[in-house]
Amino acid sequence: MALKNDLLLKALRGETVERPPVWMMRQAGRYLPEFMELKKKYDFFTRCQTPELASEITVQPIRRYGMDAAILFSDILVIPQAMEIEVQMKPDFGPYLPDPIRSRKDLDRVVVPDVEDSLGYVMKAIRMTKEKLADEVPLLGFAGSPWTILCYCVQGQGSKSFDKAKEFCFTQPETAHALLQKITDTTIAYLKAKVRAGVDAVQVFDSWGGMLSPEDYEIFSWPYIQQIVDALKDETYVIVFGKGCWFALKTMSRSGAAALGVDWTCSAQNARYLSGGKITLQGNFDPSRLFSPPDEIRKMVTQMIRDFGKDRYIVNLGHGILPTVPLENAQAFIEAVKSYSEG
Ligand SMILES: Cc1c2[nH]c(c1CCC(=O)O)Cc1[nH]c(c(CCC(=O)O)c1C)Cc1[nH]c(c(CCC(=O)O)c1C)Cc1[nH]c(c(C)c1CCC(=O)O)C2
Repeated sequence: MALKNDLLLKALRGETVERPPVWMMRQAGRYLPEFMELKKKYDFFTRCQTPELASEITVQPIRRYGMDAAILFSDILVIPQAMEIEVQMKPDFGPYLPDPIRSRKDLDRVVVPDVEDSLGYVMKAIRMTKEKLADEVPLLGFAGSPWTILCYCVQGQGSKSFDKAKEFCFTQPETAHALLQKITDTTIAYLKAKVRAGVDAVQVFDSWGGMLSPEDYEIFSWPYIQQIVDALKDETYVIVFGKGCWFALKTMSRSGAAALGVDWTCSAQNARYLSGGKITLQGNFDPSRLFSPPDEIRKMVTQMIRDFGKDRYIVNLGHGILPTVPLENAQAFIEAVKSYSEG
């Protein structure tokens, strides 16, 4: 079935549009009161694993704000969980993995699962969400990059430096690469299953790619993302978002990805320059700027569209929306894009 609003797909194909499409990273969950109600009743993984709940949370922001794309409510950490690494989500703390991977012996217990089996609940949530969306807007699927998933598997929790993850890579590179390959194989199978279940495009979140030097990025992160792009690009559109990875934009632009995400530390002009000027870019509003007054947000968004250009561009934040953003400010961000016109 053709989508009623296919602005996002047009931008991913590089077609000319009246105005750019808009969605917000981490738009599902986090800041909406209707989400908070569900959060009170059900713990995190129950929300992820119950297709009725996951699909409901996915469509909540679309109903409220009418973004041009929905992103499935889930988490990047369902992958290590499916690989039989225990993942807990502790309230007011975040992810906690009690048995992190630190040695070859630890690696041996990590499985490459049958994704339809272990992550079948995600595929169910996708099918249910597609029904609820009734072809209004496209649905995005996602996965973490292998490096970003390794960060959690080795560190065992969130971190400002992911020092233990880096130490593991630099002292036991063979084991690190073997882990990265297991994660990559699982992620490819997972994203292919998501495409079969009905997602219209996928985003790879390399949230911690910017923790690596440009040289180490080429060793521990990029080759595995490239494998994912190679495996998926003929089946769907792939968006690669690397937080803090402006230095890799040139490599990324030659990868076969349909679009590249950028954060606010890279200007539109520099991002266009580094990525060669032809590929669709996505970003890059500083999520903290959603605390500015709505009028200022509207002006900044209009300027951001002028800076990137309305074509080959997807309006987004430069990272996930913050949980305490006022609702009317998020609204101003979306409305500024929807009312954008040239001239
Ligand atoms: C690094 C990362 C994670 N998860 C994700 C990333 C990559 C994007 C990014 O860099 O922000 C991706 C993610 N996580 C979640 C989504 C769902 C869709 C969406 O929100 O748009 C997405 C796309 C739900 C979630 N994932 C999590 C929550 C909050 C916990 C809860 O609701 O109980 C939600 C709604 C928990 C989570 N999950 C993760 C962390 C660090 C945390 C705790 C801090 C936080 O709140 O973000 C890992």
